[in-house]
Amino acid sequence: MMSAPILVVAGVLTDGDKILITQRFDNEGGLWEFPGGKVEQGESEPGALVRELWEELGIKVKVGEYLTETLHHYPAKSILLKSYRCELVEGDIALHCHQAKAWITPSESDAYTFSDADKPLVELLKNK
Ligand SMILES: Nc1nc2c([nH]c(=O)n2[C@@H]2O[C@H](COP(=O)(O)OP(=O)(O)OP(=O)(O)O)[C@@H](O)[C@H]2O)c(=O)[nH]1
Repeated sequence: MMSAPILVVAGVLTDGDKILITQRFDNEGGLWEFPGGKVEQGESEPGALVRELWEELGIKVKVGEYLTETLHHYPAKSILLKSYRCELVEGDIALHCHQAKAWITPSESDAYTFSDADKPLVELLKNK
């Protein structure tokens, strides 16, 4: 039986026409994604994003527009990925959990290999 999907939030940190993408370490697949992570019990989705972007990047963010959700089945698990725009409020980005970051316009995203669950979000951002 398929277990319930894991709720994951992704933050699209936006600065003008650029968005921030982050790359997992090679031993975690080396794919590009958006900073974020699992929503913990009792946490709101924006609350989880504020916590995750603080833990992963050392920045304080304001969570803005809800973007989309994608239910994706990986071989070992299913995730429900929900995305929100975020705006930097305070701090300088430091990479605590990723090997690289890039500020790109969505039109440049074809040069990066994203996690499968992120592909619909990336397409949506190209058309926004
Ligand atoms: N953060 C994030 N995770 C994503 C994205 N797309 C995607 O498939 N995932 C998957 O969703 C899951 C989120 O896990 P995570 O490791 O980021 O979350 P977390 O920080 O709460 O994890 P932890 O259990 O290691 O503390 C991972 O399996 C990750 O590969 C994305 O854009 N951002």
